[in-house]
Amino acid sequence: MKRVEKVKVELGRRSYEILVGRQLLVQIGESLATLGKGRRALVVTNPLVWDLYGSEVEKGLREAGFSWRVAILPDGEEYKTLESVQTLYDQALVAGLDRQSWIVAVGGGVVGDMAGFAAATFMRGINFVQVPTTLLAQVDSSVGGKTGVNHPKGKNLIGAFYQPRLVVSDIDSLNSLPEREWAAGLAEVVKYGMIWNEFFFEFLEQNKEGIWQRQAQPVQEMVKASCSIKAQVVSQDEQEQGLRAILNFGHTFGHGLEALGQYREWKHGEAVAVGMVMASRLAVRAGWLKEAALERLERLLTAFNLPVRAPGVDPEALWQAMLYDKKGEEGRLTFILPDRIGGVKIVKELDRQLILAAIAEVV
Ligand SMILES: NC(=O)c1ccc[n+]([C@@H]2O[C@H](COP(=O)([O-])OP(=O)(O)OC[C@H]3O[C@@H](n4cnc5c(N)ncnc54)[C@H](O)[C@@H]3O)[C@@H](O)[C@H]2O)c1
Ligand SMILES: O=C(O)C(=O)C[C@@H](O)[C@H](O)[C@H](O)COP(=O)(O)O
Ligand SMILES: [Zn+2]
Repeated sequence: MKRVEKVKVELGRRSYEILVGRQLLVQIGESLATLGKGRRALVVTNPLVWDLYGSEVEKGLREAGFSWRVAILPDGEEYKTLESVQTLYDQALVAGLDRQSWIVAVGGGVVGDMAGFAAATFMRGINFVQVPTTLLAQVDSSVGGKTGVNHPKGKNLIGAFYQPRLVVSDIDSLNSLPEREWAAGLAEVVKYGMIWNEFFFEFLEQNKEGIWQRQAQPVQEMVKASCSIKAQVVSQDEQEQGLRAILNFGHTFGHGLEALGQYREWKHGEAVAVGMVMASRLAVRAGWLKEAALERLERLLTAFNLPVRAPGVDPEALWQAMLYDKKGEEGRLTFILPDRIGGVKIVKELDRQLILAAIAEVV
């Protein structure tokens, strides 16, 4: 196993590398310094992550001659708001950031999405680096440049596409994640197998025990492969004009569940797991997907301790919450539906009753 692996996101002048490996946090300053920008930074994080990894990150910044300020955001999806981002602008000013400076996101997807949005908008855009510390953030949210915050009506309704200049994924940091967060990250990993590559899905099936036990070898391979799939999609369609929508498989339903639960009840990955089952159930009903493929998806999600049902959810209420999905056009929802393991299609015209029936089967 190599100590560091690299995945490139090819986006012309905005291309960047994702480093995946061990003992990378303490080298963060050195990695940034090679990019040749300023040496001033605002580090954005939360109390839990900073307690665990703050000293390593600070050592790395100090050794590379950086000066920095630390902005600590409250922990939780319910704080992924414009109010939280406002506090980052205040701190960026106190830190004396200029257009050569950095915003460094150290944490999970919540921290990364907000820090990225602050980086996109402060002084109309300053340098941004993602240092993801959850599995979900390493395999998904740190890559591809979607940044933003929630609105009470819907997920990520306010945001911008803004690419980081570097992503540093230290897989050692994943060892401190609670099991529920580990599982939540695995939902997005299973998503890549479903939308893109049956061999990757099989790899997950064959290595499910080692992955669940967080063995370094399969974990590093899984993180690298996930980033590589996401990089291929994003390189072809940075701003979701077409292909990139496939990364949203399970999210129309999942985001609806999250909003219904007021961003407290469901972890994003858990909602996506149930959302993928709902989308696949819909695909079975529409005649595109074999029941056996849906069963295989449910088995893998269950092996990773993810939910495959949403008991107590009212289908009509979920439908209403789904109407704020950003893929919708003129009041009509767009769905990403699998036609096999390893492939999906983008569907715009679907009967409301069919969708409600699929939801009803899964709740
Ligand atoms: N931008 C994108 O492309 C994209 C993609 C997927 C998800 N997202 C967003 O990401 C968010 C979910 O991210 P998440 O699952 O990382 O949740 P999160 O950021 O809330 O982190 C989950 C929990 O893990 C804790 N934590 C973080 N690192 C830890 C570590 N190493 N050890 C122990 N605990 C740690 C956090 O403090 C938090 O309590 C959602 O808001 C979702 O919408 C964005
Ligand atoms: O990067 C993407 O594109 C994705 O859709 C990845 C998703 O896993 C992620 O949850 C994303 O934030 C959802 O995007 P949204 O546009 O539906 O808010
Ligand atoms: Zn997601």
